[in-house]
Amino acid sequence: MTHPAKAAVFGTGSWGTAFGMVLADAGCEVTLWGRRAEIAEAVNTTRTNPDYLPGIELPASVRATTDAVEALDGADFAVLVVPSQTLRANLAEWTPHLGSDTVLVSMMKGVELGTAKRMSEVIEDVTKVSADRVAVITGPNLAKEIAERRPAAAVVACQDESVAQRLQSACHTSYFRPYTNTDVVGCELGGAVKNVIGLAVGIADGMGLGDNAKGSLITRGLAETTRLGLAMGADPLTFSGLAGLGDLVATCSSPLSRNHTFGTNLGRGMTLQETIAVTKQTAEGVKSCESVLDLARRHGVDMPITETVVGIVHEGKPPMVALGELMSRSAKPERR
Ligand SMILES: NC(=O)c1ccc[n+]([C@@H]2O[C@H](COP(=O)([O-])OP(=O)(O)OC[C@H]3O[C@@H](n4cnc5c(N)ncnc54)[C@H](O)[C@@H]3O)[C@@H](O)[C@H]2O)c1
Ligand SMILES: O=P(O)(O)OC[C@H](O)CO
Repeated sequence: MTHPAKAAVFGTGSWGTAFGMVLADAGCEVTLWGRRAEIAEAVNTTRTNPDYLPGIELPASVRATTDAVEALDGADFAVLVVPSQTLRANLAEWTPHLGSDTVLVSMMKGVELGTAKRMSEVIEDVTKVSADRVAVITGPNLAKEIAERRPAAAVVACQDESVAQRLQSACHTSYFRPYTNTDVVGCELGGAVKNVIGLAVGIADGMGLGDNAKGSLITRGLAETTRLGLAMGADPLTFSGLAGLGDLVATCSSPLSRNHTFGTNLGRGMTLQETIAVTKQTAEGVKSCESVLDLARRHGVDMPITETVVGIVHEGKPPMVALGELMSRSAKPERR
């Protein structure tokens, strides 16, 4: 690539906007695509996205549009940062305008309801692009901290390591340190399941269960993520890396995490409807807990914490009852 890399970022929410800043700071030409004209207008005229990142000044090289054709014109990377459950429909509209070499990058941390597909699988399904042109970026990356240029590391995963390296260099800045990985399955699962465990830890925090409960949920959550990953062909070491442990720790300890906050509200006694009403941004685990459980059942893997979250969030099970059930499961060795 001789010219500065060109990136089209689809999604002007908190992570799309913050990652657009990272790409611009790394020297890319960035066009954000958003559904809402007023956000594109604010980005272009005031260099801000007041709805999602109030108080943050965007680099001058970040532009925004509502026109996908304009965003994709000459793009080396099409970065996808919309809610996981809308990706398939969105991509169907954008696919005819993709360049023949454009690399598709998923920044989403969900699993599709109904198909139980990971986001890279949805991308391959809809666009018919081969897996070596589909990458994933994940890790402990709370958007607000990154928009404030506070330091973070991340993982850039692609089956084709040279593509991962190209993307790595397109988003490497003084505050954003990406590592490459070829384990796409493990990286995506780490990101999707940590949201479910983040809900569980939030519920426990809301109930006032204490830090031992938090440590236990994080560790056993990682154990069930790893079990699922092994059944799906992931490298178990991925889960002790940034996409696994790193993201779990950030999500389960931060009030900035939407999943953690959603769980905390439920644990404090809000109803599901009340919790949804006060949640302004995407908390992927709320829907993806069901598709993760679906995946677990398809692969014959036991995921008791995920099952508990589904019980509380979607079946109206009182958190105290769910806790009693989780604690009274039959005793077993740690490593099974
Ligand atoms: N925010 C973070 O800190 C963070 C970090 C890493 C990964 N992620 C992941 O990024 C993805 C997006 O999250 P976010 O935080 O940017 O969410 P967000 O709620 O801040 O923004 C979502 C964006 O998608 C748009 N959108 C909603 N429905 C749409 C539709 N039907 N079609 C097209 N666009 C639609 C919204 O208008 C908004 O611009 C999620 O999968 C999330 O897990 C978020
Ligand atoms: O706000 P959350 O819970 O979606 O978490 C954001 C990021 O995924 C943290 O890495």
